[in-house]
This record gives sequence, C-alpha cells and structure tokens, in this order.
Amino acid sequence: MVGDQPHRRLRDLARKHGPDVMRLQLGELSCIVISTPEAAKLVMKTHDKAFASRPRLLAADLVFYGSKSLTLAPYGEFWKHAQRVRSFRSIREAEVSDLVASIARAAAAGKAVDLSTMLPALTTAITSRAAFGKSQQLTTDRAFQVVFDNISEVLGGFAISDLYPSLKWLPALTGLKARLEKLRKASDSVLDRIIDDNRSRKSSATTAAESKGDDEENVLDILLNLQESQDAGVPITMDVIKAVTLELFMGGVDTSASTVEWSMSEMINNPRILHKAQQEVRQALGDDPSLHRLKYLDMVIAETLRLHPPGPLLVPRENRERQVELNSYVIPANTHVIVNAWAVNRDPRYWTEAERFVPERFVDRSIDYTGNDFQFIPFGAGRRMCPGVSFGTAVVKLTLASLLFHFDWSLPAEQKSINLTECFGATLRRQYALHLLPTQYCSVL
Ligand code: HEM
Repeated sequence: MVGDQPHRRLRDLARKHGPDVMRLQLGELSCIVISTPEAAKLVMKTHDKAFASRPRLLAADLVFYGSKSLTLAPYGEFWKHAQRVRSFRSIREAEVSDLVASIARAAAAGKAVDLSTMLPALTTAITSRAAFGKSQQLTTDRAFQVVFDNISEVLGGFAISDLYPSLKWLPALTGLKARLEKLRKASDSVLDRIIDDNRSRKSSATTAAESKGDDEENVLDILLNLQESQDAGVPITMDVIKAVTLELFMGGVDTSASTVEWSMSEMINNPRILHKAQQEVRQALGDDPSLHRLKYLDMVIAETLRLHPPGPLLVPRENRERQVELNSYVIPANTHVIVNAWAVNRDPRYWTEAERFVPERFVDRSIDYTGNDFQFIPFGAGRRMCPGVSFGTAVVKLTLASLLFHFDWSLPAEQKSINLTECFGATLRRQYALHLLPTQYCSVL
C-alpha cells in the first residue's frame, strides 16, 4: 500500500486525510503518521516520554539480539549510559586522507570514481575503527560489509509478518525467519571473534597504556568496562554489547555516506553552489585548517539533510505504557508512530520554494540539530533523537571539505546531469551510483 517511496506516498495521503495526524490500519497494526512540525512537536516534546519506546519488529528482534540495541531498547537507564558516542577526530582524519589519496590516483589516471562505493567504504572504515580499534579494522571491514548490506535491506521495509503479529507461522512461511537467523549467525561469528581478540589483547597488556589498545579507547572498550564495573544501571550482557556495536554500523555508515553523496549530487547539478562552496573551502583552508570557518558548507550540509534526510520516516516509536491525547485524538496504548521527517522538512508553510536546493535559506535561520527546531528534524528530536549527531556531521563536513579542496569535479562525458531518483531502504540512498570525474587541484592540505 505504501509502495517503494513510502515517505512520498504517506505525505500525499496525509494531505488528503490528515495533514497533522493520520491513522492507518496496516494489517493488525494500528499506526499513526505525523506529517507537520506542530504534530511532531507534540509527539517528540510534549509527550516525548510516553512515545519513547520502539515497537518490537521481527527483523530487529532477531538481528539485534532481542531488540537490545540503543534504537530498539525501551527507553531507560541503559540507554542514557549507552549514548557515549565520541567524535574520534584522529580516526576521521586518517581515513579521509586515505580516500583523498585513492581519488588522487584515479585523477592522475584520468578515471572517474564511483563515490557510491567509496563513501560507504570510508564510513565503514571510520566506524569499525571507532567501534573496535585499528587492529580489527580489516576483519570487520570485509566481513561486516556483506552482513551489513543484507541487514540494511531487511530492515528497510515493512515486513508483512510485523503487520500480522498474531500469525506466528508467517515469518517461517515467507522465509524471512530463516534469512534473519542466517544473518544473525554471520554477524555473531564476526563479533565473537572481535570480542575475544579484544579480551586477550587486554589481558596480555602489561601496562595501562598498552591496555588502552590502539590509538584511542573504542566503543567496545567502553562497553566492556561498563560491563565490568556494573555502572550502567542494567546488566550489560554480551548480547547487549553485540547489539550496540552492530547498531553503530547501522546508524553510522550509510547515513553519513549518503549525506555526502546527496550533497555532491546537488552541487554538481548546481554549479553556482559548487563553485561557492569550493571557493570558501579553498580560501579558508589555505591559511587555517579549521573547519569551523566553513559557514557556507554548513548551509550546504543542512540543505542536503533537509531535502534528503537519510531517515525520512525516522525510527518508529510506540506509546507502550498508556493512551495519549494528541490534538484531541485519543491514541490507544501500543500504537505504532511514524514521524514523516521528510514531509516536515519540506512543509511549504515554513519553507519557501520548499522543493528547491537553496543553501542560502540558512543565512537568516540558525542551523539547529539539537531537536529544538521542529520544522527541521533530520536527526529526530527528544529522548530518542540520534546520539551520533556530532560524529555524523563531523564526518560529513570533513569529507566534503576534503573532496572540494583537493579536486575539481565534473560529470563523465556521456552524462548531462545527475539523476536524483531516491531508493528507500534502511536509509534513503540514491537509486543510481554516483560516478564523477575528479581533477586534482592541490596535493597538500
Ligand atoms: C548524517 C548522519 C546521521 C543522520 C542524518 C542520522 C539520523 C538519525 C535519525 C533520524 C534517527 C532516529 C531518531 C528518532 O527516531 O527520533 C537516528 C537514530 C540513531 N542514530 Fe543516527 N544519524 C546519523 C549518524 C549517526 C551516527 C554517526 C551514529 C553512530 C555513530 C548514529 C547512531 C544512531 C543511533 C544509535 C540511533 C538510535 C537512537 C535511539 O533510538 O535511541 N547516527 N539517527
């Protein structure tokens, strides 16, 4: 019913049947769809606590160890502790400079590069170093890529068995259960190996400095320490540790990569904007390598996230405990809540020429990723908003600044413009791979 572009279809349906709050019956699932800033504020601020749980979905249950990850764990003490996502600056810089070197080789050979492959590879490398440390990077990069692509595909849509939870035999009949169990086994074996390695590295380290492992403390270290100190308020089991590290990949890889891809696509289609952003980067970074001065690039990123939020429908919520009154509608307990952030970010009552890519609209408007501007919610809002905002925006900004600083970009000869068709999945990616021709501008940053 919602088709392969559910964010668009739900926006169109909401315009007809319930601009603020629309009720949908999807199989046995009672669902409301939120499509305006006003209603989003009611769900994610006024009644944030009541709507802070995530519904239990089969794919998430099986792949994320019984919904024990950050996204799917019911709101509580554990979640507060588990949000310690750091910015990992040195890791970002090292990996982005490897990307620049490999694009430089293609540029020297006069070849186009496939950014749709290179950017997720970059964010996978950054995430696996942040999650497990440098020594595990190669193992995780290769093994996880396959598992992870499959998980993204499975989590991307509405599984028919989630719409009919009373039909317990449905997942087996559709083959979904077998597929999910296979995925769980594959990710389990990679994670078990990494955790064992990490433990034996720690126990064989003789000094505090050595026990820190590679370049800095990684997320696995943080979780294992929490487990040992029993400081988290809830038991940190091995399943929780695995679910959380797996979720860092789910949260961190495709979101940042697709934001960079969409930014590049929009800029190539708007050469004036590309030129302006490039001028700013080259002037500013010429004398001071601080990214803080890149105000126009910040606007380009914000405008990209407005039009192409990687999570167009956020992550569904649920009022598990009790019924809630919303805009004079009574929402019964256990209702599935979808916030259409994609529709909110394009609400024509608040955004002039809402469908156009115009970074300058942020000149007179602050860029607020804290979840307090309900007209602009690419990271969600409230208790369940994205904990990876700083990590994600830092990766996106450094990558874009480096691509713009080091290279001039053009379309391969046979192409006239970039096709902006979307592909809805666990994140909103481009339908077609982004191939661009780099020309080296300067070899030293
Ligand atoms: C441009 C980059 C990113 C965007 C646009 C983005 C967007 C989002 C959105 C929309 C949500 C759902 C929020 C809600 O339901 O209200 C979310 C949740 C989440 N994100 Fe991100 N994200 C990004 C990067 C990251 C990174 C880098 C990480 C981890 C390192 C991360 C980890 C998570 C986690 C763990 C959640 C679940 C939070 C919860 O349910 O409590 N994200 N993200």
